[in-house]
Amino acid sequence: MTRLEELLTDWFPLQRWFAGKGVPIDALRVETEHVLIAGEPGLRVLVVAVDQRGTTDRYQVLLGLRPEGSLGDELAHAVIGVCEPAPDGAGLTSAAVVYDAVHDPELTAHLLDQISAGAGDGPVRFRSMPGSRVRTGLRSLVLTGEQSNTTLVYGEEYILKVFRRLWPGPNPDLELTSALADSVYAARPHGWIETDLRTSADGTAVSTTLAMLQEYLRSATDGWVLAATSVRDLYASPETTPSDAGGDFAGEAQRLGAATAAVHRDLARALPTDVLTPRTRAEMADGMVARLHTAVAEVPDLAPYAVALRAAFEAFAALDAELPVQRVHGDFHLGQVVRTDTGWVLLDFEGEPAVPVHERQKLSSPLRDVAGMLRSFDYAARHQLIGHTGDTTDLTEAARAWAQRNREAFCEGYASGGGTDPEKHQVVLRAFEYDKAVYEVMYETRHRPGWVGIPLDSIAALTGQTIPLSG
Ligand SMILES: Nc1ncnc2c1ncn2[C@@H]1O[C@H](COP(=O)(O)OP(=O)(O)O)[C@@H](O)[C@H]1O
Ligand SMILES: O=P(O)(O)O[C@H]1O[C@H](CO)[C@@H](O[C@H]2O[C@H](CO)[C@@H](O)[C@H](O)[C@H]2O)[C@H](O)[C@H]1O
Repeated sequence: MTRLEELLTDWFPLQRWFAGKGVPIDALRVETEHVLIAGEPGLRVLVVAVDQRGTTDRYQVLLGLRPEGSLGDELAHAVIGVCEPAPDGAGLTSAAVVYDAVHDPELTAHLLDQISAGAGDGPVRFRSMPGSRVRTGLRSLVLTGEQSNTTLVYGEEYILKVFRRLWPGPNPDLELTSALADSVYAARPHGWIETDLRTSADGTAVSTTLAMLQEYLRSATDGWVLAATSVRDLYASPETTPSDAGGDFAGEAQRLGAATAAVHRDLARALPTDVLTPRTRAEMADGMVARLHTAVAEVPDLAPYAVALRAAFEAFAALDAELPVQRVHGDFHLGQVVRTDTGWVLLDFEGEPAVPVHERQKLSSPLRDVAGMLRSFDYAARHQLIGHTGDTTDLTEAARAWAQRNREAFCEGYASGGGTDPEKHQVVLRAFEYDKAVYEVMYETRHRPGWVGIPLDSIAALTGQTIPLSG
C-alpha cells in the first residue's frame, strides 16, 4: 500500500458518501489516477477500489495537491494527509498535502472550463449538452447536507453533482435528466464528465459518468423542509385538524402528485416501456423477498413482521393484471423534490444509491415512485416524534392525520394529472411501500441508526401489528 492509499483508508470511513461505513476495510487500491492539472496546485481524478467482506466497491476522489505548508486555513477541513515523494523518483517530487479538491474553487473552476470547452478525448472526457453554452469563471461552493454524492454550486448558475460511488455505465441521473431536458418539472442538464471503467464480469471498458452539470434552481425550497414546517405547525396545535392548522400541505401534495404524473408520462415517451408478464412480475416479487431476507439478517428487529411483509410480496406476484413498466425515479422522496417559483421540480434521478446501476436501470412500475413519496409523507409526519418524551398520544394522532391527508392529496393529484390511479392498485402500491420501508430499515441502520425506528414503526403499523399511522 502506498502512503496515499494508507491516508485514504483512514479518510474514507469519515465521509458521508462512503457506503461501507461500520465495516472494516480489508484493502484499498488506487485503481486509476489521471492528472487533470499538472503542477501546483495539482488536480487528479482517482478511481479507488475498496475491498470489504469479499466485495469490492469503487469510488471517485478528486484529489488536490499543494506543497506542504501552503494550504490555506479555509481548506484545512478538506485535508486527507501529507504524501512524501516516492523513493524511486516517480510521481511527486516533494512532499505534498493531498486534499478533497471539491472544496477548492481554484481547482473546481477547471472542471467548468473543461465542460464548457467539451475538452478531452482521452481517459477523462468533458462534454457539454448539445445547444448548451456553459458560462465559465464562476466560483464553486460545496452544498452541505446529508448526501450520497458531492454537489457543487457554481455562482448560483449551475450545480455539478460529483458521483462518488461508481458503477460501470452511464449514471441513471444523467440518462433520465437528459430525457427530461425540455420538461418544466426537471432541472435542465448542461454537461457531464466521463471516464472508462472496467466491468468486474469480463473486464470490458465501459464509459462511466463521473459528474453531471445542471441548471441551479435559485428559487428552490426543499420539499422535505416545506413538509416538515407544515408538520411543525400542526404539532403546535395538535387538537386541530391538518386542514385547519396553519401551513396545510395538501395543496402542495396534490400539485406534487400532478408533477410526478407528468414526469412519468415524459419518461414513458422518451425511454423504453414494457408490460410485466406473470413471470417477470414474479421475478420482481422474488427481488422484494430477497431484500427482505437480507434486511432481516442484518436487522433482527424486522423479523416479527417478515411473514406479513412476505405475504404482501406474494399477493403482488399472484396478481392477475397487466402491469405497465418504464424508467422511473427509483428513490423518490420529499428531499428529491423542490418547490420553485414556477412549481415543483423533481431532482436526483439516480435511483437508490446503494443498488448496482444495472438493477436501477431496470424498468419498473411508476407506482413504485408513488409508494416512495407516500413513505416520505410518513417519515415527515413521524420524524419529529423522535426523542419525544412523555405522552405523545395527541402528536401521534396528529401525525397520522397529516400523513393520511397528504397521502390522499398526492394520489388524487397523481391520478388527475394522468397517472395510474393509485387507489385502484392497492396490492401493487402496498408491495412497493413495504419494499421501500424494508430498504429504509437497512439504510437507516447503516447511515442514521437513531432514525431506524421510523421505518420499523411504519412497518408495524402498515402490517397491522400496531395502531396504523398511514393508509
Ligand atoms: N438543480 C438544483 N437546483 C437547486 N438545488 C438543487 C439542485 N439539485 C440538487 N439540489 C439540492 O441539493 C440536494 C442534494 O442533491 P441530490 O441530487 O439529491 O444529491 P444526492 O444524490 O447526493 O442526495 C437536493 O436535496 C437539493 O436541495
Ligand atoms: O437522497 P439520497 O439519494 O441520498 O437518498 C438516500 O437518503 C435519504 C435520506 O436523506 C433516504 O430517504 C429516507 O429519509 C427521508 C428523510 O430524510 C425520507 O423523506 C424518505 O422517505 C426516506 O426513504 C433514502 O431512502 C436514501 O436512498
